Amino acid sequence: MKSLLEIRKDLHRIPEPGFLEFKTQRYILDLISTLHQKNLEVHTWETGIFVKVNGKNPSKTIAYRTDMDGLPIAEETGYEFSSLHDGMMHACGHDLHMTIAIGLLSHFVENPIDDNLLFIFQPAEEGPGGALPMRESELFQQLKPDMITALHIAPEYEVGTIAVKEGLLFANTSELFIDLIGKGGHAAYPHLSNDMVVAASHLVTQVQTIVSRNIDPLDSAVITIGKITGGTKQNIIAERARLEGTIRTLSPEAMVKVKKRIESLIEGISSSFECDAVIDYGSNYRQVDNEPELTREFIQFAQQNSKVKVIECKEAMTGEDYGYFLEKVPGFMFWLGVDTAFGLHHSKLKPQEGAIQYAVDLLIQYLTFKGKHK
Ligand SMILES: CC(=O)N[C@@H](CCC[C@H](N)C(=O)O)C(=O)O
Repeated sequence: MKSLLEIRKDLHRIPEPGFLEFKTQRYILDLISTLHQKNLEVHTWETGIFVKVNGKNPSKTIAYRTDMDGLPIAEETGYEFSSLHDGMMHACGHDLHMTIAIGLLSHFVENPIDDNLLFIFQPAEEGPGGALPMRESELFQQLKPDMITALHIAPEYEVGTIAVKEGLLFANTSELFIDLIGKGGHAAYPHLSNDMVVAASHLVTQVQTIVSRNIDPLDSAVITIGKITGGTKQNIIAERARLEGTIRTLSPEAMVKVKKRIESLIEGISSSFECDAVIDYGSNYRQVDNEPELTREFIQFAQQNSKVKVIECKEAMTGEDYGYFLEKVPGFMFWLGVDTAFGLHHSKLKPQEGAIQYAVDLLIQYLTFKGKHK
């Protein structure tokens, strides 16, 4: 098999949108076909893959999950192995997550442990969300793991550092799409039109008051409008405008409240600007809730390793549909330090590649420990 660094480069070149990870799936299946097949069961699910490594004397199944999709970002890293797909980039580390899974898989195929291992290559983490339908699939019910682990790269920590906490790690999320529909017309006759650029501008500003005025300051929420589109030409009054964003909350209750407030602000805009409004919440992710006992055991395990710096971190407003796996299967997620100046979802994100082998080594030790019968 190629080296893990080469595999990461190959995967980095072919970022694909959620549920369109055809090349990525093919690439991983081809790699898997070069491994010893004796202990392996391979199943495809949509553009994802389940790979089971049968244990020597199994009493349980331990899963490791990786996401697979890229983001619609035009890459600016300057890598010689930059994305070959225009306007798409692995800017959230899924190329590293997959490479780490492949490193673990190739190790455990040669060195099976007592228990079964299940590698879950999950599509569409960035949206619309592959974890929930994958978890609900018949295949998952058959292969159902007894515990699950996953990691996410963290630009802010050095290589050699992991960050984790018991309980809530990542927020509840909901996508947000709002269409405003008014009446277009000539730029010189505003009184004969309902201008949706002006209505959208008011709405963006009003939405900013929800976090500061409606959410308990000791709870937390984020509302980000990441994209606005509207109108057709500089001298035509815009008939339509569209806002696209995301809502993040630490508690499910705050999510309900934010949505209620957005809906009443939209009603106000609709009545004051005499326009129609359509709201769509797209995909919603459940919070990532780390199971306390397993997380504490993992922290203690990692702390015994002199090569690992363990930070007990705070929760983050990032979202992860991995939360849906954790809803049904006990387990945890942790941050893996990759020490890079640009953050997640940035066109210049350049994770330190040394983190790959570091994570593989740590997880080999941990999974061997968890899957060994005492
Ligand atoms: C780790 C990470 O960055 N995850 C994404 C998940 C996206 C959820 C959904 N598409 C949304 O935008 O609400 C994140 O943006 O946190």
